[in-house]
Amino acid sequence: MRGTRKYKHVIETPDPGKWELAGYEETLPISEKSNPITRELDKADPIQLVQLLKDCDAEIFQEEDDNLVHYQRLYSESVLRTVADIANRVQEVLKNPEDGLIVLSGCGTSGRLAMLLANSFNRLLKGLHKTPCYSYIISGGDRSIVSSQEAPEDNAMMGEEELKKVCEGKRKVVYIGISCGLSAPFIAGQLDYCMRKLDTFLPVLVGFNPVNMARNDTIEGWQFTFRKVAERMQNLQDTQQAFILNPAVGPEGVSGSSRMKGGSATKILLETLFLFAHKAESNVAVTEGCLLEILRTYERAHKVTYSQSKKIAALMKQSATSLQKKGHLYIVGWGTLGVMGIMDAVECVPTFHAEWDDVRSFINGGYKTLENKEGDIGSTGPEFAISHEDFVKSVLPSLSETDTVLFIFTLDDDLSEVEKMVTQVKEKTSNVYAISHAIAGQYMPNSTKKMIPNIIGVTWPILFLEYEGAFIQKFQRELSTKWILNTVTTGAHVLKGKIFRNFMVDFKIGSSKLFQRAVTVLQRVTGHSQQRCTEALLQSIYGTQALCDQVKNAAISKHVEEAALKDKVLPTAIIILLRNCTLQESSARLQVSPTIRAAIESSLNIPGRKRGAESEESEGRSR
Ligand SMILES: C[C@](O)(c1cnc(-c2ccc(S(=O)(=O)c3ccc(N)nc3)s2)c(Cl)c1)C(F)(F)F
Repeated sequence: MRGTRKYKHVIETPDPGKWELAGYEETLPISEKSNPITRELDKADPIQLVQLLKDCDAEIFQEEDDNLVHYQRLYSESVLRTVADIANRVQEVLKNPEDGLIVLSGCGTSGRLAMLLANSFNRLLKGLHKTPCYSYIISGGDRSIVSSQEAPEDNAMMGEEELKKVCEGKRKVVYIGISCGLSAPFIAGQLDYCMRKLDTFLPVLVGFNPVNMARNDTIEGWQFTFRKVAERMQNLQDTQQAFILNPAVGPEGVSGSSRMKGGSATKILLETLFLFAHKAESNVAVTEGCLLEILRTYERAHKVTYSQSKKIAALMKQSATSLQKKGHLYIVGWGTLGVMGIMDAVECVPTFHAEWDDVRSFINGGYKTLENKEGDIGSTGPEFAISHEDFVKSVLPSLSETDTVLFIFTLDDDLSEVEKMVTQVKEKTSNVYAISHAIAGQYMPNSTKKMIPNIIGVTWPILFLEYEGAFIQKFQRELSTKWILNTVTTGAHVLKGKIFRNFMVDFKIGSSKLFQRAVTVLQRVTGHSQQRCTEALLQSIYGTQALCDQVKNAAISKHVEEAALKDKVLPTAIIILLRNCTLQESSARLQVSPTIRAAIESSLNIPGRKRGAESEESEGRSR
């Protein structure tokens, strides 16, 4: 039953699934629940995959439903009011940029988005001949932008040290810590530091769980849990000494994969907030209506993007074919659309345990276009080579028909450059695709159109919103590209058998959160106890059947360190539990199975197997 909707919406979001019901997976935080929409994601074909992930993305814009649990949503009064309150404080810094700073901070995708947002709004300021006053922090430093570094997110003290460095000499700092699950110790350490220096800092926490679902397990070497820090923030919110922006956007299409809805909602929320602050700064009368107008442009972006669903599905299918044949998906992008490409490619490593070059992305101008603080770090290693020149030099020579190349550009980019690269690529592979963005009235030249066989052409209505309007166009294109890439690479890995139901079943256990996720996935898939699941996981991590007390009692950080050296840790533990077999037998079975999912499916139906809640439902299921 749809609740009363306060605003007219651009897109029809699906009727609320069950996740809003109080009892649905009630012990799990929203960010970690399994979304009912994608319960059978692993059985969907490309067209169905696009539809399911589109419906999950649409939940970002869904309003509170009075008939379901009361979670505040993006359009809730409380959220809009908090956005406006924070925007007013940002405005104060914009008025005194000399000793002020707006710093965005995050781990993984949240850190990459922190960089993208800081650069976007510094560019907006420079366009107005004003002093740039945005900066960013990403856990693990700039290398994390182009190469996934999961472990630094667990270090609260490192978070504090990085924040001190960036804010040295600043008197007024708006600190925005982004942690989609309200879980990253790196962010908790920074929030705690801000709350000890409220004369200088205004701490803002951005995430997508209620505070009572913030992570509550102890942080190694630190005194508080994330939830304790979030509760302190909540107490300070009453006197506007801190703010928490945490609308529920619904569980991810792939459980826990916050790079998707969490990343998109972060971009939507913070771009809206900063645009609002800049309008107010330029003394434009800004009201709640203005906030709604900006949010509606993002809803329109969802509708415009997914109007290309058929072509998105075709690109997903082709990408899956390349990956299944041990080929590659190469993304060659221009401008900040190239940044979206780099973000998505990097995320495939921790999310799907992909090789660093399974999905690889390149950007015109390399690190100059990325605008990262540490400049050109291309010499750090092969995965840090991101320019078009790197693509031509190190990829093009060995490009083959097993590979797929996706070009991403706008009709304002240098199309002669695009045509030149397409020509070189077509000598090696016919699997050439493009995502192109145009404004109504702009048309792709025939010369370009004729040479690219598969084009996802996204056309945007002209926005009459004076100077900021150009930025909203850019933001819409970036989000649209993110949605398409997230859908394509997620779908490709589903089709590659990396997902069971809507759980990732083969990810790198690179942080304490991922260790917890692995244990919980084991419980849900096999129905065994937490203790038995932890034991099997440790057997798989340490490669030994018998676990000594030293291993059993070691800190999670030790398990994470050891797991980083191993392959297929989680799948091996799943088979050990489903078949009650040895480590060796489990590894052997995985070796001969065409996919991880197939190995799980065939192990679910063995006679006399212990049944658990989830696995009973999935018994006898086949794709
Ligand atoms: C969806 C699923 O039930 C599931 C996955 N991961 C998890 C978790 C992953 C990580 C954690 S956690 O690091 O302890 C955490 C993370 C965030 C948060 N707010 N609270 C706790 S729980 C859970 Cl609780 C359920 C499944 F099926 F994947 F196991």
